[in-house]
Amino acid sequence: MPDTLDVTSHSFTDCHALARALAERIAGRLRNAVTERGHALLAVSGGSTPKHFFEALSRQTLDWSKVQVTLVDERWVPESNERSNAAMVKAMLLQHEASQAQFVPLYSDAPTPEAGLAAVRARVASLELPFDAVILGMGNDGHTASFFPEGDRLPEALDLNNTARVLPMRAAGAGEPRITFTLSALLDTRALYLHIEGEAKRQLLADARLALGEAANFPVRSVLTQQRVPVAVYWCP
Ligand SMILES: O=C1O[C@H](COP(=O)(O)O)[C@@H](O)[C@H](O)[C@H]1O
Repeated sequence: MPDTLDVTSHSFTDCHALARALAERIAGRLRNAVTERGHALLAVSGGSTPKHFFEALSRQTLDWSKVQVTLVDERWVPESNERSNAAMVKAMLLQHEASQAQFVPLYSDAPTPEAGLAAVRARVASLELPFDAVILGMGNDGHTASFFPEGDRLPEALDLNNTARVLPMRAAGAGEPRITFTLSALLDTRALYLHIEGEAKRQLLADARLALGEAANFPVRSVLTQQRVPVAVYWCP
């Protein structure tokens, strides 16, 4: 086990160059997984950042019928809601070549994530971990997946000894109740990426790495300081 952080940085001049490079990297991993194991498992983030990347990935040629795609976290809203991460994944990623991929959602139509937890747990229990790739994003408040500052179940979600794959999460800054893969589940991956865009997030991540000021307590630090899997940071202005 390494005793230093294993974080590599990949910087691009613009979001389209980043999207192309990350899409090629992920597609390569998915192709290898299909060749070597007959199937592939990918976990992606929601929010606004991944849209160009999803569009680029959706056009990559590979046997998408052997690929399962899930989300690292979800807002507890139906797909008809514009805040639904699933709706964004379906609109931007599960198109073109990738339309044959199997999507595994984290939302059920129960009224709350707590009420829907058993159903979602049963669904994600069928996923054959490790993931082939996990792509995290990061909010301006230093959250990643739905690991929000002041999240009601944040300690449980970040506990590397927690064997639960998913947990509900509620936080003042979250907008709506959430469901999220736990950190230990997300680190059960062959490759881990953190995709961020913009100068503010670059600075925030740098501060989080150095444990400076408020950023010292940001949840994304738990990804940067863990020693289970190297992190590749993809950034553009
Ligand atoms: O709410 C969420 O936000 C983060 C970051 O989103 P962005 O819009 O700033 O890119 C995202 O990674 C997460 O999956 C999502 O649920």
